[in-house]
Amino acid sequence: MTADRKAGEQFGSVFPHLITQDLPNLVAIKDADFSDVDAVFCCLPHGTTQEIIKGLPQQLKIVDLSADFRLRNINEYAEWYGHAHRAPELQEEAVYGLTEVLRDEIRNARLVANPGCYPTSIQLPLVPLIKAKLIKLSNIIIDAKSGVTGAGRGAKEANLYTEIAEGIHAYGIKGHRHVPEVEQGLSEAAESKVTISFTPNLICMKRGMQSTMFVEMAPGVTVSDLYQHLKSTYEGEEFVKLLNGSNVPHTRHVVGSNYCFMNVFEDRIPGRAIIISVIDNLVKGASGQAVQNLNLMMGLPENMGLQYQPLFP
Ligand SMILES: NC(=O)C1=CN([C@@H]2O[C@H](COP(=O)(O)OP(=O)(O)OC[C@H]3O[C@@H](n4cnc5c(N)ncnc54)[C@H](OP(=O)(O)O)[C@@H]3O)[C@@H](O)[C@H]2O)C=CC1
Ligand SMILES: CC(=O)N[C@@H](CCC(=O)OP(=O)(O)O)C(=O)O
Repeated sequence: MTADRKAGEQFGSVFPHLITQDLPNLVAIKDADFSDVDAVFCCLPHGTTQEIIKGLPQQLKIVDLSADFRLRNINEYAEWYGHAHRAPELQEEAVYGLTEVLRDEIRNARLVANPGCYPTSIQLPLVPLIKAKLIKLSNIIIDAKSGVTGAGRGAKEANLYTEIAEGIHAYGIKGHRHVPEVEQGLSEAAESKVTISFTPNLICMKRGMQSTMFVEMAPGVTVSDLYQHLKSTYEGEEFVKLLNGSNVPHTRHVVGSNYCFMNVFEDRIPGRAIIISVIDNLVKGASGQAVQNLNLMMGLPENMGLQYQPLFP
């Protein structure tokens, strides 16, 4: 475990819930001993992995949780992240880590770009439907809501309890940096350019994320066709579940787990459907999917370390 400002501190003082574990003190990256390390998770602010990665041993397998290697087009990266990409050659090597969609590529990768939380919750339902040409590529509208942990642990006035308690507000309305990430995945599935309308919302809960997707079905396609296709796509998957009948996905039913629950509903407007997916933004939307990816890269059982059930209530 490395740190920056907290380097040198005891593990249990930084993460008091793990005080019973006999873990070494946090160290600065420059002082870390990589001699006996096979793989690392980089959980650094955007732009930082690009800097430190060149100083890491070449043979290390890396799952990067930041956005540094998610966008294949480095010009698009520069546009959304405000600086030129600092490791374009590694960007070419990186594999996008949406596990259920790109499993074979991830298995053989050295560097995996773990997806963002919103893009995970959106692409898991939409990529199979687009690949099967069951929905139209225009008029995809997504309304998403995230718990506050999505903003990280850094103190920001806008995220103080008194600013957000018992409320919800939209942000990133003019454009959120997850838009190009989602459009990249959907466009690859469609083999043509897909654009989306996307509005994220900050909701006063610690963990959890819901994406509600309003789509137009291809001519002759029914909601039952969408349901059956998602059902068969995710039939054997341990972590992606299509709920039965009219059961509505709740964030409360996935929090603390690596599950994505989803379902498909009729819209009142003929020809349209509403798809809802939920994840824990910190697990399937971040660290759980990262562990799933590293398991694949290391040839371990994909569910290793992830077989725990959601915390309820
Ligand atoms: N929160 C979420 O829902 C999701 C987050 N992510 C991504 O995961 C990453 C981490 O997120 P999160 O844990 O929430 O962020 P935090 O801001 O809470 O943590 C950032 C960590 O990086 C360390 N750090 C900061 N600057 C440096 C540096 N220059 N060199 C070395 N270490 C540094 C910090 O150490 P110290 O505290 O000691 O300074 C801290 O441990 C981000 O890239 C984020 O985009 C991905 C998906 C979901
Ligand atoms: C609530 C909140 O602020 N959420 C973050 C997304 C967090 C996340 O998981 O995405 P990254 O991995 O790309 O950081 C945001 O909107 O920027």
